[in-house]
Amino acid sequence: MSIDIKAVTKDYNGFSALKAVDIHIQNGELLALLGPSGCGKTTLLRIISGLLEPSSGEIWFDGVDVTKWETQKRQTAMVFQNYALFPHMSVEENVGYGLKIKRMPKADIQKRIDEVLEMVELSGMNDRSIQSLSGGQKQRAALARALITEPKILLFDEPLSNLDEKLRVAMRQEIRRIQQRIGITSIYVTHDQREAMAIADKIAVMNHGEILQYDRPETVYHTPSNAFTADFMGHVNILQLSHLSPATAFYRKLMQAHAFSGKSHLLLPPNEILLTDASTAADITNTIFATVSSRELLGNVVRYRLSLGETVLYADCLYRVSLSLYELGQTVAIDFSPNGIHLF
Ligand SMILES: Nc1ncnc2c1ncn2[C@@H]1O[C@H](COP(=O)(O)OP(=O)(O)OP(=O)(O)O)[C@@H](O)[C@H]1O
Repeated sequence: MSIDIKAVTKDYNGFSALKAVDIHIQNGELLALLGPSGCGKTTLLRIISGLLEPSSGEIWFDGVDVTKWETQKRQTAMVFQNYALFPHMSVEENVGYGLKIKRMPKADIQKRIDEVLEMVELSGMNDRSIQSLSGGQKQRAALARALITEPKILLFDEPLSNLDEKLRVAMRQEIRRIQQRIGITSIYVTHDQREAMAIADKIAVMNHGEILQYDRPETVYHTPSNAFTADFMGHVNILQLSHLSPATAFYRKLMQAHAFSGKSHLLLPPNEILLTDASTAADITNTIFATVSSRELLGNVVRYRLSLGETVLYADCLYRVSLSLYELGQTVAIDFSPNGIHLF
């Protein structure tokens, strides 16, 4: 089912939580709604599910205006961070609850329970109490309970925030696998940019109730359209063009490669920067010199903090046992390919 969010706003007593949000999600796509705490992610999810009315704007499913439809009719299902499971019930009772209240025949319910438990790899856990499950198993049970009613749309509200890092990575792959297998249109709220990139067909970056960029994960990551997105996607080396000093070799090199007009920032990822020993530089006038002001070992990469006068840049070098590291205070020469720069 496709979703169209058309100029949706939400005001809470004069506070504007959503400001004219427009998004189109194709049938079967998973959209990650990515943004910091308080940016309006949950508000938007609740409006899509029908739990909350927008102040203005419309929600369309498959070309039909559902803005006035009540929650049940919309056939969405939510998966929450805190699982929202009934603690005193067994796995089976929790998962089958949605069908029981629809008064479906017992035998049919049992069949569906077993099907969805298999789908989330909880087969045979029917009679276990919810309290006895691990965090990951609870989230699987919550997902099974959402899937059993055969919703047309799945809405995930930070589903993995309560799990430790390793389990989060495993569970997000699991959610993606199940989502693709069923081909269900999904919206996945998260404030973790790695989770969004790993799981989504499209990412919508939100801040202060506005969608700042909406595109494929690789596009949002490699070519952010604004400084907030660049920063939120985890980038360093986001430089404001007006803060660069024109009388430097660095600036000349940037100018040769790119037209600055209409742009305010540049992004030069640390892995695009090549460092060499300054003493080997042949063309002194055009060499970009920098001083190592700190360094950090990040697993197989060494991240150097470099000072180029007022400008600070980070450069990543692959760590090899056979290579010696640059020392603090050492002068190095930096180079980069013009293609490695993104201006916005
Ligand atoms: N019922 C309400 N009355 C007034 N303000 C509200 C209400 N619900 C939400 N807000 C405000 O609207 C803004 C968006 O809230 P929302 O819960 O959608 O954010 P979020 O992005 O989901 O945040 P988080 O990641 O912390 O859950 C916040 O500033 C919040 O304080």
